[in-house]
Amino acid sequence: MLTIHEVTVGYGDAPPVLTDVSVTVRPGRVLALTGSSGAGKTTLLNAMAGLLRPRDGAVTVDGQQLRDRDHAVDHRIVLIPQDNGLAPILTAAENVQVALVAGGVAPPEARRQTAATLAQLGLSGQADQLVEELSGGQQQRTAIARGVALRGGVLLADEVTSELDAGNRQRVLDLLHDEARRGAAVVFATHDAEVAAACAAELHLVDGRAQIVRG
Ligand SMILES: Nc1ncnc2c1ncn2[C@@H]1O[C@H](COP(=O)(O)OP(=O)(O)OP(=O)(O)O)[C@@H](O)[C@H]1O
Repeated sequence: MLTIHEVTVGYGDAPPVLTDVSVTVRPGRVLALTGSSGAGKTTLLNAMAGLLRPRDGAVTVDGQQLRDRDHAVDHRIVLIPQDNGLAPILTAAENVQVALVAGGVAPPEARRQTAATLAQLGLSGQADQLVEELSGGQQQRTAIARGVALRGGVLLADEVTSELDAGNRQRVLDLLHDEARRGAAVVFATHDAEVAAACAAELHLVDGRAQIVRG
């Protein structure tokens, strides 16, 4: 379980992006994180992922205060970043496999899981293509495949449907809900009100504050 308690976050000496945010991210649930461009969705996800240390308040995972990204990885907090974070000169399959093997999965099992997850995202035909040769939407789905294959306890997805057509968007939303049913706590940043409405809970960011809309 990931708990955000009275967190204030910002960059350098600038005024904080978000002040006094409190929310609990529960296993088995998808929390939509909404707000206009620049409202602070990525900033809050980065704090949840251990990439950004709060100025005040605490991010707690399984009862321990989150120290940094390595600590978050140890606690199985997976981030699918907005810019996808893939290695462009590896293939789609290699990107997923390398992450699995780094996480301790044996190579034959990593190959099997990679093929299965790429298939779930409609990417079997692109498995052996270099990421830099994939379309924006295919790259986005590869990043989602990598995040989902890692089977985190917490899955943080940053605007991961922005480049997808309606069919693929629905496929990804179904997968995120499957992850929650598996027991993961899922946080999904989105601009899309329709997508947010399909989530059990919603945290809306506006004017540097967070409001719980549902859940
Ligand atoms: N690395 C950074 N250094 C300084 N300021 C930053 C940095 N990253 C983001 N910001 C600022 O923090 C604020 C929130 O940005 P953030 O990316 O969290 O918003 P967002 O809600 O994710 O936006 P979008 O929907 O456009 O991705 C913005 O004013 C932005 O300029």
